[in-house]
Amino acid sequence: MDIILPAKGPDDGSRYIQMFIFEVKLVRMLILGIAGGTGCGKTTVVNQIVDQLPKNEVGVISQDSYYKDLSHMERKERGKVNFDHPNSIDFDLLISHMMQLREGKTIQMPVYSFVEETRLEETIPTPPRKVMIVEGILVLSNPKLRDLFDIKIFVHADSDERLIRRLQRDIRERGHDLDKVLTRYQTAVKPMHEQFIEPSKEFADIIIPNNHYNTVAVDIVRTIINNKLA
Ligand SMILES: Nc1ncnc2c1ncn2[C@@H]1O[C@H](COP(=O)(O)OP(=O)(O)O)[C@@H](O)[C@H]1O
Ligand SMILES: Nc1ccn([C@@H]2O[C@H](COP(=O)(O)O)[C@@H](O)[C@H]2O)c(=O)n1
Repeated sequence: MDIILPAKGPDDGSRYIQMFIFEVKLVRMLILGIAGGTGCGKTTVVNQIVDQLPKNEVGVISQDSYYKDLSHMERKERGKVNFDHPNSIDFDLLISHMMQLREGKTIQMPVYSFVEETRLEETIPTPPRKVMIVEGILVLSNPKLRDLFDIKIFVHADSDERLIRRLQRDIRERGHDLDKVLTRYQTAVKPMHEQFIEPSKEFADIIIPNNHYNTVAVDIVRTIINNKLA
């Protein structure tokens, strides 16, 4: 259908703007957003949820994959970036990818290297699934992204517990040393957590306490997903 609106231009009162409205068909999809501070156990909870579900029915998108590409910067300069501030994430791309998935399209998900601290050249073709899980520290802090979620979950673990887990993980898996993890924690991770992540908890429908492994909460979320898949 065409809609023709008269334009209010200073130079030409008789001009017309033509707007074409296309119908976009959205696939039926359940989208879960899972947030929480670094080291609270988001990735672990998601893996536990997904583990016992049919592989081709559930897809996972990590906010970490959408760190902005910093390949134009020197390696040393990248290390100074505040990776806990929302500006470090390419939310426009993440939101656009979620919309494309809802339209039934396959996206090219970026690949991020924590060791190189930038995006790699390769991408991963990621098809839409009946259930999509989006996880990351800031996924409930962005209003546009948050609006796409049918269920919003916040995983909570105390800050001392999260720091211990993060230290162990970053040294083991992300190529960081003790000094780097602690400096980053004091200068970026803790202040950004207080400013952006903890306040986003108020948008959650479900809060999962995760100081200890919480199999009951994982079972509940899995049941919700299974109902959708039935
Ligand atoms: N409930 C838990 N109790 C103890 N260790 C945990 C728990 N959940 C996760 N971990 C460990 O803590 C580290 C960080 O967990 P991860 O799932 O990567 O957190 P996040 O994705 O929130 O940063 C990992 O080494 C993981 O094995
Ligand atoms: N190059 C980078 C990029 C990010 N980080 C840290 O990752 C944290 C988020 O990931 P989680 O899996 O822990 O949720 C975030 O707190 C960043 O500081 C990094 O260390 N290096």
